[in-house]
Amino acid sequence: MSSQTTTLPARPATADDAEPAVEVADLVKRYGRSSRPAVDGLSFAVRRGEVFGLLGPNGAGKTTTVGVLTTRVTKTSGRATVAGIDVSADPVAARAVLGVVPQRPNLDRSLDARGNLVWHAAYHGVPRARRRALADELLERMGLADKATTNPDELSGGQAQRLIIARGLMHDPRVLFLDEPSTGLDPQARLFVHDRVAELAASGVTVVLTTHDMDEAAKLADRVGIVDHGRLLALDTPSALVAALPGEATIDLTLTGADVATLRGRIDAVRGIAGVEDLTGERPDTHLRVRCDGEAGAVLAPVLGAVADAGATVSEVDLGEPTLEDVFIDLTGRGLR
Ligand SMILES: Nc1ncnc2c1ncn2[C@@H]1O[C@H](COP(=O)(O)OP(=O)(O)OP(=O)(O)O)[C@@H](O)[C@H]1O
Repeated sequence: MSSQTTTLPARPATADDAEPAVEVADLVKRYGRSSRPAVDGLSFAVRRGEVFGLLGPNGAGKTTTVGVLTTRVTKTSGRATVAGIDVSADPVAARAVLGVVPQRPNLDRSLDARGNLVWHAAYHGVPRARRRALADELLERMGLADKATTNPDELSGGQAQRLIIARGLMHDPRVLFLDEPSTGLDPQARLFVHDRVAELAASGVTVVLTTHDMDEAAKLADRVGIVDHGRLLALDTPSALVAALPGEATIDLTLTGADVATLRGRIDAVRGIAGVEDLTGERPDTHLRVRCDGEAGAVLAPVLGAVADAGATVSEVDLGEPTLEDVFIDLTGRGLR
């Protein structure tokens, strides 16, 4: 894979810089007769040039929110704007200023890589004389210069994803929506996509990405909105979200042989413990995450003592620092996955 990077020119400041690039207010989406809305009163605003991450587990309503913003899904109520344009009132104008990188690859297999880009540009009214040069420029930028005449079926997952990003940029959008941009990509392809996202933001394109990957959100996003059951639970910079958590370090314990409620009670009673979460999920072993007020090493011995007193056998101990996953656990009592 090619790893060249090109610096994009920054957009000149304009009068509408103070206006949010994306705004969602009391957005509700209810599919059919479903009793529970997929999006349940969501409100947030994204600044121009920002990388904004919507982080939440499967089914949280992220794709639906992006679907409304990109005019693919009809809202039930509320308001959604992109670059100041109401997406429901004027979907054609909205589509002219936004780009979409959908969760599922939807390249046209009857066209080669360049053909996909040129067709998209034609659809968006880019003058014929510009289309091919623009396509070649974006293929180059996405490390696909040698794939111009390749059929999408013959591209790797990472290459196809980069082609979809290139396609989303062909009409020079002001806001790019990326739905789970690196799901299914290998680490190298993922890194390449991450670099391109950072580069786009530096050039003034606003990026809204959805992910259930907390590392991706923490790395790429200037601010993160945490969503669950169609509702926004928290919104801030990744570091501020983590800093607001009680506890400075974590101890992950995998164990067997004792009642979880008893274990949690015993560990919670240890001096210097900020909280204990049960992350057992579907595994046979019990998995507890212990949050410590200070360094984990300082409380490790009494915590292991409390576990032994409860009659449990520990098979694994991991010391770490709180992450966005802990923010999610703190808010919902569940893990992200
Ligand atoms: N076309 C649809 N018809 C009916 N229900 C839908 C449709 N699309 C999504 N849903 C439901 O709406 C809820 C939110 O789904 P959505 O895809 O927006 O979540 P998500 O956070 O993007 O999840 P994922 O990370 O799995 O994509 C889920 O309960 C889902 O089953």
